[in-house]
Amino acid sequence: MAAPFTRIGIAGAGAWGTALANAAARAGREVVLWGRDGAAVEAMRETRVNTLHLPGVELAPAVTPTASLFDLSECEAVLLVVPAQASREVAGALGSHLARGTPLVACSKGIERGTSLFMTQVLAQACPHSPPAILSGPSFATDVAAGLPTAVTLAARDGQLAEALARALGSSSFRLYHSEDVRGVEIGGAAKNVLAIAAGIVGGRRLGASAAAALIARGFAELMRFGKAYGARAETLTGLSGLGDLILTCSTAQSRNYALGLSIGEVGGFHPSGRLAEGALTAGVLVAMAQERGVDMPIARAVEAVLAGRSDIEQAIGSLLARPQKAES
Ligand SMILES: NC(=O)C1=CN([C@@H]2O[C@H](COP(=O)(O)OP(=O)(O)OC[C@H]3O[C@@H](n4cnc5c(N)ncnc54)[C@H](OP(=O)(O)O)[C@@H]3O)[C@@H](O)[C@H]2O)C=CC1
Ligand SMILES: O=C(CO)COP(=O)(O)O
Repeated sequence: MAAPFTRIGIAGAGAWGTALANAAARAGREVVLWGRDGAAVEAMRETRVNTLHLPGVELAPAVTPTASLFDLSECEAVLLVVPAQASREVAGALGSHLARGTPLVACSKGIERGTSLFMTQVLAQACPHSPPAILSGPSFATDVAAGLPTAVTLAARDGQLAEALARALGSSSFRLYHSEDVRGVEIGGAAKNVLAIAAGIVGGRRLGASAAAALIARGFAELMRFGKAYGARAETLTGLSGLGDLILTCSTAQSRNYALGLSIGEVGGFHPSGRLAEGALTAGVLVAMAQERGVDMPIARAVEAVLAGRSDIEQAIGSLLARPQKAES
């Protein structure tokens, strides 16, 4: 059966939006790529490269950049690929342009500050006539854009919708698994970014490969506890969007969250670089939500305290090592 999604919209022309636009084109879709910056969009139309966010990658011929949200109105599904904290604003603006029932797929990784809502909850409020879905997993924009093999998960409450979207966007190099566990997929992506900052700090402080492995394993235990408390399925948390993305993001400075931790570890303090690091924005709300449900997340707490300037790195590491010895759980 032919996939029903002929024309895909991408709202957000950053690194990930541009990579996903090319991935959708590779899957045989017509793609409309919206960015808010008219001059940058014009340059993209002329040069066929997103010089600002994804340099060196040519846009596929099937991708049409635009600065007008109206141009997304003919799309049969729209991927929302702006930073998590901007998702409400852009989804709200999109609402009046999309046909009723057009699926809206969150591709950002974070939790909304102020409301403590996960991405699909934000979309459901801001754009109530669109069924929300979530796409997440271990996938760097540069890898996807280069056509390197990548696998992610796409979840929607309606399993048939998730399957149809996954089929429409997938290709031999960009493999999409489908799921109905929306909450599990969005929790993995949000929490791993915070833990990746901790992994970067371990790297920057040169604490060694053994400490790095311990950090990932104990960080994963925190992710599991949080996920279970908020209704995620265990098999999702151990899958691509949970453990898979945690391993990726905690392993390399290709990750902006890990790179932020690395610079904190090396320099000894938090100096914002201007690059998006979603974990720094989600740490506070993640820790508050954990506390609300009695979930112990000492690593996430330590990251939050360092970012907020309440703790220096030696104190944070010391407090983690000084925790009473206990049974592994
Ligand atoms: N990069 C990656 O490898 C991956 C990223 N992600 C997730 O995707 C999301 C986006 O990341 P990424 O694309 O890398 O980030 P970038 O920093 O590359 O791009 C962010 C984009 O969002 C736009 N933007 C920011 N604020 C607004 C707003 N208020 N309204 C409209 N547009 C806005 C920016 O526009 P402008 O240029 O005008 O500022 C820019 O085009 C994040 O949640 C990230 O975690 C997920 C998987 C992989
Ligand atoms: O989510 C990502 C890879 O799966 C990208 O990670 P960063 O945002 O840390 O670069």
